[in-house]
Amino acid sequence: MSWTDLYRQKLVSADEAVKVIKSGDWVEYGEFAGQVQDLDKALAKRKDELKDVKVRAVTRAAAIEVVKADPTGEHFTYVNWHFSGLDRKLHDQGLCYFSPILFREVPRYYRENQQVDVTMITVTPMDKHGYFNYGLNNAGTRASLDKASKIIVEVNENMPRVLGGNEECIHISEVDFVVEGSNWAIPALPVAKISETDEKIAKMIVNELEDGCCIQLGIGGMPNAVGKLIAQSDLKNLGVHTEMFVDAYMDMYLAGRVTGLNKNIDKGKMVFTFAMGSKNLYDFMDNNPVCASYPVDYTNVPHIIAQNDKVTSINNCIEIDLFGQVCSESAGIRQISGTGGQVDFFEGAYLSKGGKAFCCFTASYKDKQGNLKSRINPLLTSGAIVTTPRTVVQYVVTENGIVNLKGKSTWERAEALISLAHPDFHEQLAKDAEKMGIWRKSNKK
Ligand SMILES: CC(=O)SCCNC(=O)CCNC(=O)[C@H](O)C(C)(C)COP(=O)(O)OP(=O)(O)OC[C@H]1O[C@@H](n2cnc3c(N)ncnc32)[C@H](O)[C@@H]1OP(=O)(O)O
Ligand SMILES: CCCC(=O)O
Repeated sequence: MSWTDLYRQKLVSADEAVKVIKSGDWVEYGEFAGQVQDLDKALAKRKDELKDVKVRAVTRAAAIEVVKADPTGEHFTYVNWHFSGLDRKLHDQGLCYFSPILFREVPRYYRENQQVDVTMITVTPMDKHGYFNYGLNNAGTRASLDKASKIIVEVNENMPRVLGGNEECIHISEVDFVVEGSNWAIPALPVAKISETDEKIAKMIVNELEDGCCIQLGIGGMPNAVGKLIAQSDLKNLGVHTEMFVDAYMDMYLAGRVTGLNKNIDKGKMVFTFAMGSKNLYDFMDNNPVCASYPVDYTNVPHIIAQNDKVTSINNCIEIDLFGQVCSESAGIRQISGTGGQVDFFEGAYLSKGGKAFCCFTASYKDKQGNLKSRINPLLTSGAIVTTPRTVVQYVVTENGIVNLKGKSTWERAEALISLAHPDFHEQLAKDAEKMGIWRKSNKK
């Protein structure tokens, strides 16, 4: 039988495909901007027939119909590895649960710990060899497919065909059902606003970069600002080995900053595990051999990251305490995002020859009532999650400077971190450090 005949045999409507889901099942929705949408709508319609179906996703970029259909949570429970703005709002309303992860470990969680009954992913149309490409997402996809009892693919003609790397496609012979979807537009990431302070911080970081270094930019506005400035710099022969591929890498490449020629692994390739950005980015990635998609247990493993020299990791955080503990994922007990790959890349960059890991953020922010708040605090806000332990943190950057915490005592850390704080908070922070017993006696005079 030809691959096309097999395809026709497995082709069903979304309503037909989701009939395979039973009460009590765990259902995977795929990842990031490529999560299924037509299958989600079809599953939502089955609400009254089903009980206790768990749906798992990561950083959902489009509305989720099963949650809308069942605000009671009696029929569907929505679980997520890393919150988008949409997920965060659902969580605030008690409609979404969080699963803490070290991103590099996700494939192993699937293989060893997770129940997976049905995996549903969005794919490109099948090629002449019988393969569907996963497009923008790779991360834990293969592991969740391997563990699933049933596999449904939702074909979307708008999904770019993104080359591997490794583990970037699935063959028709492995699939149970094919659904030709409505070809919804792939969600694009809103363009993050770059403030003057972001730009000041970005300039300081760009001054620390060297020709030939290998870049990783974290999620959020600040790392994106750094990327935009790198594109406008005169840095040469940069490499890219990252977790998330965003517009800034395309800008750097098109500006001639990136050649990847100094990389020791994946020479000449921009390596990542998922992508989210503009429609332009998705067009750039389509069939582009300079882009290489890999699973996250390759991109995010510190000893693999460290095989490239001068790895420079640039990530953002929410707050830091005077011990140097970093919270990047919660505001007190309110879950904002997740650990994601922050620890993976901070460790990987530090292990790399000449590598540097930067944790960058504005020294202060205005809360929703307009009050000025410090992001450098004696202790983390009660309930805040430690994303990166103090032992792992290397460079800390605000608009007031850069410090390196590696090897520093508690009083040296307190002094260094206070020097980065907004001037309005210096005096109080020093008093607090003294009360906490991490202020040098000679500074008390
Ligand atoms: C992706 C890679 O390549 S690997 C590693 C990167 N991954 C990580 O670093 C994971 C953790 N980091 C993150 O999730 C992000 O970088 C963040 C959350 C720190 C910043 O992301 P941004 O998108 O720039 O955050 P943004 O400023 O839009 O704020 C997001 C939310 O946090 C809230 N927030 C931000 N800072 C604070 C703060 N200090 N106190 C309270 N709330 C805060 C904002 O109000 C907003 O909430 P809202 O949507 O209800 O208004
Ligand atoms: C889980 C992916 C997002 C991140 O690492 O921040």
